[in-house]
Amino acid sequence: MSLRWQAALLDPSLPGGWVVVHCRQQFLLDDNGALFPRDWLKRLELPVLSEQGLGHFDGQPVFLFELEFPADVPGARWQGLRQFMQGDDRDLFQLLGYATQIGTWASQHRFCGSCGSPMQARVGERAMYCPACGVQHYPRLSPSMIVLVTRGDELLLARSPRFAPGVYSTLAGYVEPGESVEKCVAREVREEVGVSIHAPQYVASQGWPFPHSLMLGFHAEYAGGEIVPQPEEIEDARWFPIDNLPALPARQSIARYLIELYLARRLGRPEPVLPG
Ligand SMILES: NC(=O)C1=CN([C@@H]2O[C@H](COP(=O)(O)OP(=O)(O)OC[C@H]3O[C@@H](n4cnc5c(N)ncnc54)[C@H](O)[C@@H]3O)[C@@H](O)[C@H]2O)C=CC1
Ligand SMILES: [Mg+2]
Ligand SMILES: [Zn+2]
Repeated sequence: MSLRWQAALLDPSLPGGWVVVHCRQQFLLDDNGALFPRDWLKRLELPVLSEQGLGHFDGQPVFLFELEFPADVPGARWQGLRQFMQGDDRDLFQLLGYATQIGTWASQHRFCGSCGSPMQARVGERAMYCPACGVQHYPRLSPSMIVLVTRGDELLLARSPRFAPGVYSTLAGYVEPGESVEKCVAREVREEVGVSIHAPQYVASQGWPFPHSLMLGFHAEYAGGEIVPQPEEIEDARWFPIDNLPALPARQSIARYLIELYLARRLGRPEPVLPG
């Protein structure tokens, strides 16, 4: 858990504090970082769709400007959330991941999906409310499972066409309505690589802001079947021996954690710590 970053409800009508500026999974950045003095940035009249109070970073209040388009600000540039993830400052990534999810949700709920009226931010709660018909929306979270499938000293890892060249990862997928997470694990493994597994064991979870997933991490032992990669979704999938693994996902990801944890237990090494 981050000690420097704490989410909180802050009233955007209060002056002062810091602001992060988000648009389409990118943040404004200058030589001082991604936090800007809020009152100064307000004077630039940016195309702000929504302003939200996010919480405290190093004890200071932090707000969010969610922009309609990535406007030019003199002396500043835009940087993607993934690059912040790969940077050194994990607490900042936690703040920006939260800001991404709140900003995306706020900008996508400006109008009521039931009656089309403008929505209002609720006071005292992180929610958007339709005064015309009473519909209320909370920040969107999509439960997703992620699973490391193993067969003794072998790990089943797969590549999506979206991955960086050479990188293989654990299998992941969104939970469907009416489905338990355990059922989802078995279904996704069957769909994506065609193999069956024994009962999956829950390991750990991670909030994942690409775009709004709650990753529920599992380990499962292989039960049967040959690998058949799902067309379009899975470019390649293989059994990798633990002493000959391919390039792995980012250190901050639960995918990497599930792999490192299995290796640590199998090889009697110290267990890794899940970031976030
Ligand atoms: N933190 C980590 O270590 C990792 C996180 N992930 C995350 O897991 C999530 C699911 O992984 P995928 O293999 O992409 O899922 P997936 O295997 O279910 O396939 C993605 C497709 O599912 C559909 N879909 C169903 N429900 C959806 C929803 N609520 N939101 C968006 N699309 C939905 C879309 O057509 C989408 O293209 C993604 O958010 C991904 O970023 C994936 C791998 C590693
Ligand atoms: Mg998938
Ligand atoms: Zn409405």
